[in-house]
Amino acid sequence: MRTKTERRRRGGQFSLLDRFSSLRDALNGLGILIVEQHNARIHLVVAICVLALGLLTGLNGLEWLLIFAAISLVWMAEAFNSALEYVCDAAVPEAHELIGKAKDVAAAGVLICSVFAVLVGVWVFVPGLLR
Ligand SMILES: Nc1ncnc2c1ncn2[C@@H]1O[C@H](COP(=O)(O)OP(=O)(O)OP(=O)(O)O)[C@@H](O)[C@H]1O
Repeated sequence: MRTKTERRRRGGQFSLLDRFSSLRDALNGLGILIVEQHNARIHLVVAICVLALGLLTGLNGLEWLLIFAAISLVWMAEAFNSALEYVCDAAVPEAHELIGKAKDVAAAGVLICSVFAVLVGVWVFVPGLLR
């Protein structure tokens, strides 16, 4: 059976079934992230706690927007970081200086987003500190 990418390359037509299959693939990726990546599990617990705190304290629209933006950014960075790790390990299983650099730079992306998320958390939940 051909993959969606192969069908598209051969000029295959738009298919609603393929689009649903893409959604299933993305949800499968989310599952892999949570099951296999320990950092993602920490992000999940923190996100649940932050959302619960937001519900308890009654945030306004802007505060919710910032919280969701921060959570989404961290998850996006973690997803790309993990995807890059899988590709690196598949392409170059042995130790290589550039693979080490690639993984460290991708991890830096997660760190940058996490620092932003912490700042948002402080701005939203500790009003006296940053505003
Ligand atoms: N193939 C490799 N060649 C050279 N260095 C590597 C290689 N794989 C990993 N490293 C180095 O080891 C570090 C840890 O990588 P590893 O893949 O073991 O953990 P990780 O999955 O990045 O950790 P985390 O779960 O914290 O994201 C990397 O940041 C990189 O510096």
